[in-house]
Amino acid sequence: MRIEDYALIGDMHTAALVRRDGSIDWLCVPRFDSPSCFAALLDSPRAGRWLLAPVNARRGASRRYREDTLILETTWHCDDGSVRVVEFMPPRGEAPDVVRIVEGVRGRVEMRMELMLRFDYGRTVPRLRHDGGQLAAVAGSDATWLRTPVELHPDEEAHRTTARFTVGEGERVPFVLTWQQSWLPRPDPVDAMDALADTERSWHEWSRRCRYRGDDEQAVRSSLLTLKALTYAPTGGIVAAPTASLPERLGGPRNWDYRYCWLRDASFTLEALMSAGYDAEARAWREWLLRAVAGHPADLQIMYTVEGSRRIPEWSPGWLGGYEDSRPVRIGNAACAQFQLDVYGEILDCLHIARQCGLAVDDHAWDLQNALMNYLEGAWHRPDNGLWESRGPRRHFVHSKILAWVAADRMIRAIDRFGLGGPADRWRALREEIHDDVCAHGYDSGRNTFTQFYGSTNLDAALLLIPRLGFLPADDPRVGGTVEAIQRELVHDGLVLRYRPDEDVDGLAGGEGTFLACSFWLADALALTGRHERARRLFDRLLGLRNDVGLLAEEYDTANRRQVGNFPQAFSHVCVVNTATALNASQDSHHRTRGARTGPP
Ligand SMILES: OC[C@H]1O[C@H](O[C@H]2O[C@H](CO)[C@@H](O)[C@H](O)[C@H]2O)[C@H](O)[C@@H](O)[C@@H]1O
Repeated sequence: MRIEDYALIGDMHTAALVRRDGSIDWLCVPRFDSPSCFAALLDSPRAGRWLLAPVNARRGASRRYREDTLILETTWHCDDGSVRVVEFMPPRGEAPDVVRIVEGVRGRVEMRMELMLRFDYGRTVPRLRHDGGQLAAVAGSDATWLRTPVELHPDEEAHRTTARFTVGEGERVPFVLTWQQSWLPRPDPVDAMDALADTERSWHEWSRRCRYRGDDEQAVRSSLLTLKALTYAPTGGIVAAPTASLPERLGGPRNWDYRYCWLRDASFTLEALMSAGYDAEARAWREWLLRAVAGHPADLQIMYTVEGSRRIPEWSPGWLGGYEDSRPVRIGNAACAQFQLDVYGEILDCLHIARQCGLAVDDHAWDLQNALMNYLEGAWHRPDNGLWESRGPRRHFVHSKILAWVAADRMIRAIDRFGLGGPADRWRALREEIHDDVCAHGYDSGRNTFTQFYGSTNLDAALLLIPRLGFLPADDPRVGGTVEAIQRELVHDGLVLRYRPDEDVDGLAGGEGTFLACSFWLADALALTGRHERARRLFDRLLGLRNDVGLLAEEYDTANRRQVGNFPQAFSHVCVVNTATALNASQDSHHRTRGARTGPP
């Protein structure tokens, strides 16, 4: 199955991926980064999955989310009638539940269910038993309970449970799967229809707060919902994606675990949410940040777990074959120990935007920002791993230095605009020093373009952000030259590679797909440099890559016309929101300019 054949359901603690044919192939419980109970996504059904589908599903299913919710409806039209499966994860009470309701739409349809629970990324096979009308699957600390009126057939030898049943027009057959620690008593029954009503209500309440108005409203609302689903409700941490090890090239080794909170990705996500009026999320994330960063800024990590803990060891469950044989499968992420200079700028930019959006100044948060800036003053000239998390030698990445400039710039603005206390003149001098350094060492005057790192001729699509970040104005010839050079050298089949993969630079073998966020950034740069129609065309193409329920992975393989990389990816959905917003603004100025040109003198 292709990555785009999956839809997402989640309860803001964790999330599941549901395949178009009715199989839940990925679910980690109780938290995004917990071990899985279904991992067929990274192997085959033997790694755990839950199938619920018509026996004779000859024709393809159609899917949609109920408006402004993450409640998935899959409808099959079969020879014997039509049936719909409504599935979701209700807001978390005591324990995570997956609810699936089979609804007869027309005729009488024969259905089948197959439940294969495998804990610990497919490694551990649970013991099955019937207990009080429920099916219990227990192994070590994990237990799941399945409650349904349908007669279940546990198969002790194959360690799976199956069922066959029929559903007629107007009938509803519920299934509720609940995870809980194995030593706790049997969970209280969940009423599927009540849970459906609660879930719908809570998503609607959230969606009603959306203040985005403009073109592409549906796409923006759907991306905002996806971003919200990647938020860990108890702490305000945000994962980069709910999956691990979906490959950046089919069959390749660039497979990473994204179920953690990157300061960079979370800052971007917050900015997108805030632009649509979601201030409470910004407040929660600021609190998360204060707790996670804790002591000395030198100890800042570039990513944490959603709870804010620091240890994320990278390892490989060798028994998993990988998505379409893409190996190694990686769990955990060694990038957590990297030095990435850009994150300071991203945090300070995000907190500055939050203040502009009305988030009240908090003394602890301002103290933290001063501490980060003081640290950066002595660290910005050091080589780093860069935003692409190079596993090769550290370099003076130009994007990283630009973000150090952003950090100083936002501190100055905070002092000037909000009257906050701080050494504005010192930051002004530092801002100038960094600017001069970047323009002297990161710009290739012969080719009129900024480069990937000092002393190199490589390009980097992150440089498309220069005008948006305010490092140089959009009409500066060096910005125009960089956008043109990137279009010439990094655009592949109309989409953008983040850089030309080179083992000497990023330390990794194999190539990868075009990077969707960078392709959106090109659309932003085109809009900012006055090429509104080209930007619009690119944006429309990118929106066209979303799957049938509006989801985007991290990258796109243009040769195979497939989404690749972790899914759904926050970066990509952040960009749907940002580029739609940018195009609305550029359309207004485009019309004003055309009006001025064609109007009466
Ligand atoms: O390209 C190698 C690196 O790829 C991953 O990092 C990417 O994902 C991060 C989360 O979305 C994002 O913050 C980063 O900018 C991307 O390059 C992976 O997590 C790294 O371990 C790996 O070195």
